Amino acid sequence: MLSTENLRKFFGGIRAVDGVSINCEQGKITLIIGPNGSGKTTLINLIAGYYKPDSGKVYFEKEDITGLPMNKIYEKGIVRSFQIPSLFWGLTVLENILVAARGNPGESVMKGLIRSKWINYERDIVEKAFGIMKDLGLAEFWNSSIEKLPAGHLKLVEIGRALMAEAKMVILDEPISGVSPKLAHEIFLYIKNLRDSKDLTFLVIEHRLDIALPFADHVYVMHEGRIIFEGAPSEVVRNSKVREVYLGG
Ligand SMILES: Nc1ncnc2c1ncn2[C@@H]1O[C@H](COP(=O)(O)OP(=O)(O)OP(=O)(O)O)[C@@H](O)[C@H]1O
Repeated sequence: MLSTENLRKFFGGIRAVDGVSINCEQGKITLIIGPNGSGKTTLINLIAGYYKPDSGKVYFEKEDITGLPMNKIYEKGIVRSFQIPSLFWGLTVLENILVAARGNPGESVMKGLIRSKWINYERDIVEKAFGIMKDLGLAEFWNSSIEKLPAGHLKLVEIGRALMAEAKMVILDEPISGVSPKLAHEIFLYIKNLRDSKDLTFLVIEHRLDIALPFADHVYVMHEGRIIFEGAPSEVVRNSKVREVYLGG
């Protein structure tokens, strides 16, 4: 569904991403791991249009999307989360999810004046938002202000926003950082359920291998801007190169 070909991004002398080619299959969870500073965030910033690559290509559903601006890539159906959740503070969980809905006819100046043009749409998206919150275990928090939620639930709201935006592919930057092991496990269970029930495609960056690995379909390991291993989750910890750079031998 998504692939990169020989992507490169240097910051001065730092080779943040240095010739990276990956492949994310439709309906699968692709996991990228690697030590701090290995280039994982830069790679997803290149995919999501936050940075333009120095060279190389990004393809989504066979279309060349290299260097497109973030909003265009979002319109194609690639939705990303950030290490620090980027939500609307002061709004409730429901409102945060509703804001991500696409195509509200009420946003048009003319149609906005005519209630019948948008009222059904508004009813539908509220219903859809409640369905999403139920799927993500957020229903009981629907009216809570975002700042009152624990860190793990904020990550779930971000996933909820991606679902509301009809994402085809969701890119998650450390979805369980700062989250208790129990909730971290639950978050990955929700991700797995969404993969299975909605055929959603995930690209996930994560540090905590113990929790993330059992849920991955395919794993890439990055080190100093390059992919040093690609394979099944069961092979990762047995690989000597990975043990050396990532697990300390
Ligand atoms: N905007 C930038 N300007 C200069 N250097 C940068 C910039 N962004 C990243 N880097 C450098 O590029 C390298 C890769 O950083 P990146 O954040 O992509 O790694 P990472 O694997 O995501 O690390 P972490 O797990 O700590 O988030 C690092 O050496 C980092 O300092």
